[in-house]
Amino acid sequence: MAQKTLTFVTGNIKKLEEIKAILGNSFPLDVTNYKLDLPELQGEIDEVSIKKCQEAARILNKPVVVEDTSLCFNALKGLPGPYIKWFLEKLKPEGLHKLLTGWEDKSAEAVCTFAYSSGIEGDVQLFQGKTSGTIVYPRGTRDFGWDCIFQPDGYDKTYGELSKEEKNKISHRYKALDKLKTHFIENI
Ligand SMILES: O=c1nc[nH]c2c1ncn2[C@H]1C[C@H](O)[C@@H](COP(=O)(O)OP(=O)(O)OP(=O)(O)O)O1
Ligand SMILES: [Mg+2]
Repeated sequence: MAQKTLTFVTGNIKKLEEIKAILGNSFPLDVTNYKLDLPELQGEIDEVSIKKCQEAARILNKPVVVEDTSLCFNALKGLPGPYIKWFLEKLKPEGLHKLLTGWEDKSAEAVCTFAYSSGIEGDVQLFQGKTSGTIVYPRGTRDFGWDCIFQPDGYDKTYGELSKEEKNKISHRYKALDKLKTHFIENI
């Protein structure tokens, strides 16, 4: 049976702001949030998201959505990937840019994965969005993660230089949310 309220579990206020801005009034369910910094097990992107969602569903004991964001450097075979949070915390945007000094290939992919659990144990569905870009020396606002070093393909501005409206039209998060939205519109 469809649920009337969907609970997004995240410890990141900037993510939540974007999720709310992107969904706007066009989402068929009420969206609430629960602030919790969930433990994240190591693994490939899908695996990390599935485990994170199962943990959230277990703790809250109801239908939940979590989101996990990866930044994958192609020259580094997809690393830092789901570990970007810790790399960013230690190296800062400058250090992340510097990581690619030895490589000509500066291309990267921003990957956003929403994971939904109906609350039934083990049941998780994934909705993923990817945006390709280039890692550049930091430019623009630093108010959200690695926005200042990610320049999406086809643009001469980083996510940090684009307006929120512009970022939210092309971002990894927008693309993933679009799939999640379609799923709930079709299955409500
Ligand atoms: O659009 C974005 N633009 C720039 N930076 C971003 C974006 N989205 C996430 N980020 C940062 C936050 C964190 O440093 C890492 C993802 O880690 P991630 O585990 O998904 O986020 P989190 O721990 O802050 O929140 P949560 O409680 O939902 O797990 O990349
Ligand atoms: Mg996290």
